[in-house]
Amino acid sequence: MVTRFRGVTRRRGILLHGQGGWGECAPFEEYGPDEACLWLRSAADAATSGLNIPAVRAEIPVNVTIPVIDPEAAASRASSSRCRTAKVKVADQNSSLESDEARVRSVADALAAEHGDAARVRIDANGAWDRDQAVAAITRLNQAAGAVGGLEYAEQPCQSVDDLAWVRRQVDVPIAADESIRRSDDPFRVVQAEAADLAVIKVAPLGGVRMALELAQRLEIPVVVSSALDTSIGLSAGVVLAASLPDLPYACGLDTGTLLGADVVDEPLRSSQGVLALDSARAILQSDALRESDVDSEARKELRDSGWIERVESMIENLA
Ligand SMILES: O=C(O)CCC(=O)C1=CC=C[C@@H](O)[C@@H]1C(=O)O
Ligand SMILES: [Mg+2]
Repeated sequence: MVTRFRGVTRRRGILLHGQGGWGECAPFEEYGPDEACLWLRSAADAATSGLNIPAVRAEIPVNVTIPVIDPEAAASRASSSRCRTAKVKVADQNSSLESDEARVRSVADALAAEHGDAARVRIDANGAWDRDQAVAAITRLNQAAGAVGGLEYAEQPCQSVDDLAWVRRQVDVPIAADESIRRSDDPFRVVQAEAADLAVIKVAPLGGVRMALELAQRLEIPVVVSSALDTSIGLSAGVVLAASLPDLPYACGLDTGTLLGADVVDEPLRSSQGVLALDSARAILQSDALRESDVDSEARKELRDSGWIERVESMIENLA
């Protein structure tokens, strides 16, 4: 990673190649086999069946993702992205509410100056707040985003579905559920409890494009497709999903390629004028360029030494 993100400084994973093309499996290091096996299922589905899923749009509007960085750097990242929407990470171990406010204000001011009424700012707290902290923080950050008319939404302010529902009743800002969808035994509880206005869906943690598409159709609330800090291969699967959804009212969180220090393809998936192109994603998934021999031996040795082979074996056992 170029910048520490949600505590993550390094991404590791495996790529599968089959008659369907490329698939990516890179579960976060702390995920156990029961959760990680969904990422393997996702990669295997892409590599075997392929992701030739009918699309209803060719371009996906995306948000720029702003890690916990200083306000000036955040504004410059937002402006140079050309995206009209920014997602600002907040409530990180290393940030205070004051520094979150400064970052949100700086990004909102920069995007409003650049895109006027079309500019949007959303925040993501990764469940770090309790109920009262969430209400207080969302209220202050909503004010800090005054230049764009307040926050577009607040993603996963608290951990539990009950707390999300409670906070949602206290604030005017829409609430998005992320971890309550992708790390839950029952993603429908969010809807039943009226805990969120929209759902963030991610391909790999949900078992692949087809499973995520089915979930999106059954959730009955709007969805945003977001990345799991993937390489261009995982991001491309996200683009295929976003392109296939009947309704896509929000910009997607798929422009995270710039957060990685390196990628696995020569021409990584990057947005242009705030959109990602489905054609580019399909080309990456079908690319011949990437072969085992291109992976340097150092990386392969590290994968072996880090226990990843055993990790994949346990994912396979969980799949069976
Ligand atoms: O949504 C985005 O703009 C980018 C992706 C992103 O923020 C995340 C990707 C993967 C894990 C995360 O902690 C984080 C998220 O919580 O949404
Ligand atoms: Mg999130």
